Amino acid sequence: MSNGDLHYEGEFPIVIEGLTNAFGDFVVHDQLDLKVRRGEILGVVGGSGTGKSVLMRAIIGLQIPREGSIEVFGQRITDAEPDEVIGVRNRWGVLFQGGALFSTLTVAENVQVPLKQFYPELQHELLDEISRYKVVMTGLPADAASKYPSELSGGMRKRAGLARALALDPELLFLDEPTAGLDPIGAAKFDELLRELTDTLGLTVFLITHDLDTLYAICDRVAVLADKKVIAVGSIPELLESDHPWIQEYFNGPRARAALTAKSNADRRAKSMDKPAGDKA
Ligand SMILES: Nc1ncnc2c1ncn2[C@@H]1O[C@H](COP(=O)(O)OP(=O)(O)OP(=O)(O)O)[C@@H](O)[C@H]1O
Repeated sequence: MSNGDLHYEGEFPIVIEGLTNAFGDFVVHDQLDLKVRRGEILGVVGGSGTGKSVLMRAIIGLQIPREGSIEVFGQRITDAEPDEVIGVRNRWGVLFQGGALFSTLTVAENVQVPLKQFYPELQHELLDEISRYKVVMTGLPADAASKYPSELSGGMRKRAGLARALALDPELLFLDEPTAGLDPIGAAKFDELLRELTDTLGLTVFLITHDLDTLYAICDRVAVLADKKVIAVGSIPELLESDHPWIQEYFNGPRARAALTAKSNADRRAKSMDKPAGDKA
């Protein structure tokens, strides 16, 4: 399944220029630009309705833009015919808001959906083996593979959705609010898993989230959507230098300060655990 020899070597696996998305007269994005760096977790934030999901849908070809260009792995996907981009589409995985698992399929069968779609020649035994491997990789117990989504907790369903998103060994992962609805401990565990998988598998991640803890804990950079554009992109300290009112309110508000304190405490705990025994001063 690996795209080994195809692995993208460029600096920006996603390049968006002059993107305009609209529904009738309602313009969601107006001349939006964004570049996503290889190997980063890019958090995408913005007020409700600013077009985060529409942006993700445009990148994966589910929303036809009115204007502009989107390149993924150096290939222009806007205006391309579906069969021209098939070699790009099997290099990304998507976890939609809510998980969007097929309720009538087991977790393993859900994971096999993209495998069967892109590799119809795969034998049953191999499909079983790959799906079991993906399930365990996302921290689910092996017996979760034969369960139906309704038999899983919310956090387990998210992991199952992630297992399906990873089915094709993607280089690029799109996640739409993956920790929404999880309790803070479950959300923190999911964040940890995502950071670990990103680093070990060399993924690039486009992560839509409202979760400030996630932004502080695992995102390398954050892109802010407002005024129909990406108004800023950078690390959180870089964003704090912006005087845009939404950015100031979002990253300087009480919830952001609490998230920052939580992150500092977690870093301090991790550091003290790294110290050799007897060196806890
Ligand atoms: N298929 C559609 N037809 C018409 N309008 C749409 C459609 N899809 C999205 N929109 C509108 O586009 C705007 C952006 O929607 P989108 O779902 O991208 O927002 P969002 O930033 O992801 O919001 P949230 O944080 O609440 O999930 C919204 O006003 C939404 O109503």
